[in-house]
Amino acid sequence: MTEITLPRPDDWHLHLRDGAMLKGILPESTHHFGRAIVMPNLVPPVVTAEDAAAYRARIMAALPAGARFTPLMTLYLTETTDPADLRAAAESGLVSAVKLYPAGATTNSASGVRDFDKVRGVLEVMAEIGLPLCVHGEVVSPEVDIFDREAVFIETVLDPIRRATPGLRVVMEHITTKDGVDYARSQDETLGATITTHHLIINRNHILVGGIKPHYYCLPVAKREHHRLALREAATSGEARFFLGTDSAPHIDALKEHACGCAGCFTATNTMQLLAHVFEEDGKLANLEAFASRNGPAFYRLPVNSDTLTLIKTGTPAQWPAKIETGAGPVTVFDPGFPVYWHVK
Ligand SMILES: NC(=O)N[C@@H](CC(=O)O)C(=O)O
Ligand SMILES: [Zn+2]
Ligand SMILES: [Zn+2]
Repeated sequence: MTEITLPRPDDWHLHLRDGAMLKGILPESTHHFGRAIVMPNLVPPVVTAEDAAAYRARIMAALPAGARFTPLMTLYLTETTDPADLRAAAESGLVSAVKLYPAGATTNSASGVRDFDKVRGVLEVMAEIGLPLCVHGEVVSPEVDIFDREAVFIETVLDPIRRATPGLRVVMEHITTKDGVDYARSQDETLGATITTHHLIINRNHILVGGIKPHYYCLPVAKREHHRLALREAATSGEARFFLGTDSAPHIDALKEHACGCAGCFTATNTMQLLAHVFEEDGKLANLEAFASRNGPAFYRLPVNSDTLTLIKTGTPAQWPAKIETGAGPVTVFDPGFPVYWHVK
């Protein structure tokens, strides 16, 4: 039996949704995680300080009894975001980051940014006050192949924004390519990158070989195996710039198993068990603490959680429900496709 105790981990990229879905899936995150950066891509999106305060209150009201969990709120950047509202939301501590979705890039991103010149003023305020910009890094031009959209975004959008806004603190969310890993490593400490659990486990074959597997479809879509291996090496390296953002993104089964299936993998339930497996497999179990518990708070300038989480490896495979039943409908839990012997104590 092997056992490892970490400061309680946090999830630096999480979709909690709203209403009956929120109520149903929130315990899956509060079981293991102390805090989460909560994505603002609701319909309608969380754009103003007032929206964020109301959403935060709905999350707090949905918390299971006794849960110790802090939602860290984000604002959805639009071309009409008011810099003064954003500054006040950050300075009051209500908001921990701002999220940039290129319009049309992913689930509920229609209100995102089309013309980056229109958000220049907001980005300058963010650079001044040190508020991180979390970026969904994919271009949306129809002529760019979906497997190239991250690499093209880095070159044509992200790097120019960073050069135009010195000091802006940016998180490359859910990186999926070696290009993302290499770019993160080429920059200073104002740039961080989150990596999901599922992108450490699946490549594009898992989605497409032997029949289409809708529960492995997410955005950015999983890439070739050499990209997955680059993500594994980065996540398990212990380097401060890389930290856990599960991007756990629940959709009901009826919308995943559909002729036009929604993008998103639901990993809140089993992420910590899967990460222990991955890090041990790569001989880097000692770096799980950096990735899941320390690097994120350091980037967000928050203390490391003072309570702990213990993972134990036994001879029996871990069990988790295949689906979480929510008031909105069932949500399938990510299936790694191999047995996992790590359990959360
Ligand atoms: N990752 C996904 O595939 N989906 C996310 C949106 C996102 O994070 O891009 C969602 O909200 O469903
Ligand atoms: Zn995204
Ligand atoms: Zn996401």
